[in-house]
Amino acid sequence: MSGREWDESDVRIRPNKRGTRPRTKDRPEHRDAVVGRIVTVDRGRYTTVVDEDTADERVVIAARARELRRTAIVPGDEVDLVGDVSGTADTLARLVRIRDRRTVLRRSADDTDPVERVVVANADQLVIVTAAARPEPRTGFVDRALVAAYDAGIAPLLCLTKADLADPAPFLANYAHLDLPVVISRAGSAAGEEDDAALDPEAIEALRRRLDGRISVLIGHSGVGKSTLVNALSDAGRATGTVNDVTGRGRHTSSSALAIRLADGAAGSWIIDTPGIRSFGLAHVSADTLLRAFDDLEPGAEQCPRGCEHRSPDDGCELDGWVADGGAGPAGPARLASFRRLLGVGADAAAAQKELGAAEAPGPLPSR
Ligand SMILES: Nc1nc2c(ncn2[C@@H]2O[C@H](COP(=O)(O)OP(=O)(O)OP(=O)(O)O)[C@@H](O)[C@H]2O)c(=O)[nH]1
Ligand SMILES: [Zn+2]
Repeated sequence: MSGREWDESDVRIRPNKRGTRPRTKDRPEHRDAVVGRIVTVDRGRYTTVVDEDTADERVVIAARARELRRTAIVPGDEVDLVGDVSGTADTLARLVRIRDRRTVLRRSADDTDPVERVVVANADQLVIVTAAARPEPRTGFVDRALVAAYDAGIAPLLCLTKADLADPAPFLANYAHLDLPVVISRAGSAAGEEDDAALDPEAIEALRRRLDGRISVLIGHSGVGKSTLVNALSDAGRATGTVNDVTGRGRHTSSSALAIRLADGAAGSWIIDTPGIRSFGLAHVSADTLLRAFDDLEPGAEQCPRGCEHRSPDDGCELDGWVADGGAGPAGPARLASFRRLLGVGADAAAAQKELGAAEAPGPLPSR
């Protein structure tokens, strides 16, 4: 008997040393993939919007393909869907790929979870919501949120609520030297009682204009008036209502983030509400990354020693001298003070991360 001949199937089963060849049977299918935007995630079911902002826009529920089982898929993500993408009741599409993300926002490690995790993808703007009173505003929270935004390349916006209860000016003075847009919101004429605060329409319109055409993440402590804002800004008839129908859950019963349509917004206007996030993952933020958000100060660091952490002239940091010589203009000293305050926030985060004993936690603010 002669030895058998090689054929194509033999070639195919030879082990691929690098193991990178995609499974051929998946490929033709993936060519037909449609793009969905993740709206929310609940127990392994991904609620997406397909054909966004077209007449065919629909909600499609998907389960992820096996090969994605270790990957975080979060609200704001754009994903490829195959299989039944009709969106009809009781159908399930298959999520086969996550598209490249423009930005990611991470929440911090905490007692229940020692790992920083991505919570929102592709956001353009981080809306930091804080109240002028009840609860009292805190710079610590706002500072940490600012560092997270600067690090992620997401534009921050400070939204101060409940201005009918207290003058927001003293708190805002803390941020006077940051290039930080501010929107002030208050209860309208029916103010006084905290229940069912009807917000001042002008304030809402000012905020709405800021959100128009962008993907914005709202973040804030409990009770600052975040839901009141979202209700005033959202169009409950669109994605929100449908999501509640398909997941059978109300917005506040889930701790995962949820993308909601901005009412009367341009295409691509989303508000991402984040009931679960109390703090941000900042352990990886370096002094140089943060400095990039202060482009008026950045040239002053050119003469700094290599690896400078920009903390103090005692360590050779050149920023102080440069600012004193007017390098960053009249606001330079105040800007440097603001930068140093935020730098402290980052360092604290790195230390906290270490205390939690996370594997390979970086030291305090390594430079790059
Ligand atoms: N006086 C006044 N009260 C407000 C204003 N905005 C919201 N409130 C009230 O503040 C309380 C808390 O508002 P929510 O919108 O539930 O706050 P939240 O940030 O969503 O809080 P959680 O749902 O716990 O996350 C409610 O009783 C609102 O009616 C405001 O501008 N002025
Ligand atoms: Zn320096």
